[in-house]
Amino acid sequence: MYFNDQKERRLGEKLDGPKLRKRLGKSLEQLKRHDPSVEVADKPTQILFVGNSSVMCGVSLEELEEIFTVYDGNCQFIVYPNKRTYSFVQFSSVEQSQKACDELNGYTSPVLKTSHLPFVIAYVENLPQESIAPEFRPKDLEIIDDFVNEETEQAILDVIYSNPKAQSMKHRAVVHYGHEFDYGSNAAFKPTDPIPDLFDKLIDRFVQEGYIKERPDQITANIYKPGDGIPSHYDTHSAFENEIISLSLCSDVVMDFKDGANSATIAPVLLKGRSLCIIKGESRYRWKHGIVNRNNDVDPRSNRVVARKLRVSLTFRKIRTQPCQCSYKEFCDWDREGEMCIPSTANAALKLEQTYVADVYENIAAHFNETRHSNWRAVQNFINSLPRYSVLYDVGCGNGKYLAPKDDLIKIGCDMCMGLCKIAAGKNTNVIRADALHLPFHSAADAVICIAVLHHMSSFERRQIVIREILRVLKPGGRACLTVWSMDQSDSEYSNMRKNKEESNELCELTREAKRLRIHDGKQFTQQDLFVPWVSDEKETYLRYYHIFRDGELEELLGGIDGCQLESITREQGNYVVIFKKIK
Ligand SMILES: O=C(O)CCC(=O)C(=O)O
Ligand SMILES: [Fe+2]
Ligand SMILES: [Zn+2]
Repeated sequence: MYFNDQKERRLGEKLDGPKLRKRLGKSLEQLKRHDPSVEVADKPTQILFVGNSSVMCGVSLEELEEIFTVYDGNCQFIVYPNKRTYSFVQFSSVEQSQKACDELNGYTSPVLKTSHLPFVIAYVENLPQESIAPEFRPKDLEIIDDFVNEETEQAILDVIYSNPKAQSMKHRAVVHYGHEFDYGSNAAFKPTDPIPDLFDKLIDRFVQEGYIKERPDQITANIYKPGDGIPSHYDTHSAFENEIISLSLCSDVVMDFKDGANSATIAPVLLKGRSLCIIKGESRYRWKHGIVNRNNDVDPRSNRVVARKLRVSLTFRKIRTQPCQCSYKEFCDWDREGEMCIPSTANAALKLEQTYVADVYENIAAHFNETRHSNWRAVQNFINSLPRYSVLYDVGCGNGKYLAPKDDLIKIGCDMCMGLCKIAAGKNTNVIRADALHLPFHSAADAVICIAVLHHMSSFERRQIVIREILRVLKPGGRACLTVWSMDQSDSEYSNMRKNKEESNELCELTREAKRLRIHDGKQFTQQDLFVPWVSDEKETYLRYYHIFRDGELEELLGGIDGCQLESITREQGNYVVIFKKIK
């Protein structure tokens, strides 16, 4: 429909008479359908309904501002990200709205870069009722609107601006009080300007009103120009106590909270000017927070576009002096005797796999089963190549997807997960509950498959034991087919998703210590040992330990084992498929 219009209209042209009335009529019909609460006025009012002015018509908020602020520098815009073809502009006086209406009604402004449609304008009595959708928030996050009044807001701003030390960072300007956080080392503090009296009074209120127990001793003022943001980050556990309070001033802004266990889960939260945001518990220890660099936000509750103005925030934190004892240890940078690190002892490796492999599979077995149907091409080819009546062991058979099909092979599987054994046995297969390091078989196999198992072994020694066990149960001359996850995901169907732009310059990020096991965020692998989240049907997140293989690593592993002859290593969908033979 817009194509015809584009041909008809020329920029700077003004439509009037019956044509304009007809267009306006159509636009007002849409208004009636989508926003029946809005009443069209029969005489001039301060609020203009502006048809053909939405994002859907290719008109940006910036263009609207350029066109309408000529009549009133303080006019307010109500615009929508989609679904509407119109916007609303509210003026300070009827005179101003009348002048804008007279000059712009039916006019195709040359300011418009994409749209060539004339604005069709009507006076309305009221703005649409905000349909407030419930906002999804991370657990333990608290927002208190109108925590300070406008007078206090101004007084706080005066204090901040009186500080000559506003050091300029790439985007934001930052001023510290009490102690200075050293972004370079991520954890060191040095004393700096004392906390001003006015801020101390705010802290009194935080304590009195029960938002915090202990007084913060470190305050950061962030000054954001419209368009500025702050990268998604954790406020480091080891650096600060639990409660973190952010007081927003001047502009509204949307802060995005990202689930640390599943970065695809984002909760946008509107922080209004003069509101308090208390980040504690799960919302502080498990979720990252950040503000995207952009000029306007979409209010997650009303779906309206909110233009950003200059925003000032005060973040109140207490410096931690004792070890962090949060229950979110996967996200905690405090070293707890190496529990979340690459294991350095045999016992630690066993414990890690028990918690982050065995227990997890018991919990997710049913859901895991629902997602495991298709077979790897290379594995299927390997099975198809076996002579009739060959004995095939499936080490870590999971839900039994390779055991179930009836063929001329004698197949026995094992898995250490009871839930998966039950599911596999339910498919009329032979299954034994056993782990890959202690195979319950004699050396009777013509072939072994071991699919997506070895990457759950958390030490080189344990990976070697699995290979030795496979060789032990093979007849001389028998062959094994084994798959593991590969660092290189370029041939994976998810490769585009995984290559998402790296989050720029993550701030106060968990320690970058190489030994630390971090949570895979679905992007490219940046370390070999990590946790991969599994989100269950009930939206519970479980972390599974993985060792991701780099190029050449399987050759090294197999090369060090007597009686093992490497036949081939191929790649399939981000995995290595290796075939080897027992030669003695
Ligand atoms: O501006 C804000 O509200 C948050 C600032 C922040 O997250 C920080 O300084 O760590
Ligand atoms: Fe923060
Ligand atoms: Zn912690």
